[in-house]
Amino acid sequence: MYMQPNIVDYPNTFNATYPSRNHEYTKEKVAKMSALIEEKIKHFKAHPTLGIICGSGLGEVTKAVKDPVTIAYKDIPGFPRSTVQGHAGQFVIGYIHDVLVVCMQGRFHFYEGYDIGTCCLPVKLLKLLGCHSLIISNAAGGLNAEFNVGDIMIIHDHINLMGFSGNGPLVGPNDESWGPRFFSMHNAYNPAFIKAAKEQMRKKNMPEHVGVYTALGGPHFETVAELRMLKSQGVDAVGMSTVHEVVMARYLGLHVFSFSLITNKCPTTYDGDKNVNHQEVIDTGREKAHVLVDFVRDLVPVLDSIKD
Ligand SMILES: O=P(O)(O)O[C@H]1O[C@H](CO)[C@@H](O)[C@H]1O
Ligand SMILES: Nc1nc2[nH]cnc2c(=O)[nH]1
Repeated sequence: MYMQPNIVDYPNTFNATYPSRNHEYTKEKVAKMSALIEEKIKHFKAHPTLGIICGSGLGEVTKAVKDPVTIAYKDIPGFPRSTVQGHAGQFVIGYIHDVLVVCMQGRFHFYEGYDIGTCCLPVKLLKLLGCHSLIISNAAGGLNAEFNVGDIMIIHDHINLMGFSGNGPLVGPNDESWGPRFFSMHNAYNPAFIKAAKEQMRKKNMPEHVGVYTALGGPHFETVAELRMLKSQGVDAVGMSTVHEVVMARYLGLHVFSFSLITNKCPTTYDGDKNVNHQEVIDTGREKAHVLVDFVRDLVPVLDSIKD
C-alpha cells in the first residue's frame, strides 16, 4: 500500500544517515519539553518573549533577572546536558524590566559530541515557548587588532565554516511546519537590533565594535596559520558556537541579536607564549560580568519593543 511520505518515514531510498538529528526533534517532542517548562512558570500568566543564550562564563547575565524560576536541563526528559565548565545547564526564567525572558545558562557544542542539530534543539524550544527574538552571546577570541580582552563585539555577520562542508543543522528531512527548506541569511543579524545596541554602547562609553564571527568545530584552539587564514578572510572573532544557532533561529523566523565577549587575543605570530586556554576564557567572563549584566539589562526592553 502506498503511504504518503511524511517527516517520520521520509523517502530514504539509500538508507542514509543524516549528519544532523534535527528532524528527530519533532513538534510533538519539543512541545512536550515546552509544556514542562510552561507548567513551572504558569504563575507569570504570560509566555517569555525573549530568549537569551549565555556563552561560556557568561551565565551571570541572569543576575539581571527578577523573580527567577530555575529549571535544570536534566529535569527535562530528552533534553541534552551541559558538559562544559562555565555552562551551568539550566534555564533561568523571569523578568528583566517588564520583559519575561528565558535565559539558557549553558549551550551545547559540537565538540561535546552532540550533532549539530542537537546543538540547535534549544532554539526550537525557545520558539515554542513563545520567544520572538533571541540574544545569543558567546566567548570568543579576538582577531581584529583593535579589540582588547574584555571588549564586546556586536556580531553583524558570520562565516559558517562547519556549514560549508555540509555540517549544518538543517541537513536532512525538512518539516515545513517549522520552517522552509530554503531561506535567506541576508541580514540574519537584525540591523535594527544592531543599531539599538550601538546606541547603548555609545551611551555607556563602551567601544562600538561590530564584526564578523566564525565558529570552528573545536575543542582545540587555532593554529597561527589557521588564524592568519581567517583574518585574511575578514573574520574579527573566533569561537565554537552561535553560527548554527543563528541559522536555526532564522529558519524559525526568530529575530537575532548576537554578541561576543572578547575573552582572549588570537595569536597570529609564533613569538612568545600565547597559549589560549579555557580558564582564561571563563575568568574574562567573570571579570566582565558586571558590564555584561548592565549591557543586557538595558538592551532587553529596547530589543523586545522592536518586533521586526
Ligand atoms: O561559544 P561559547 O559557548 O561562549 O564558548 C566558547 O568558549 C569555549 C572555549 O573556551 C568554546 O566552547 C567556545 O565556543
Ligand atoms: N575557537 C575559539 N573559541 C574561543 N572561545 C574563546 N576564545 C576562543 C578562541 O580563541 N578560539
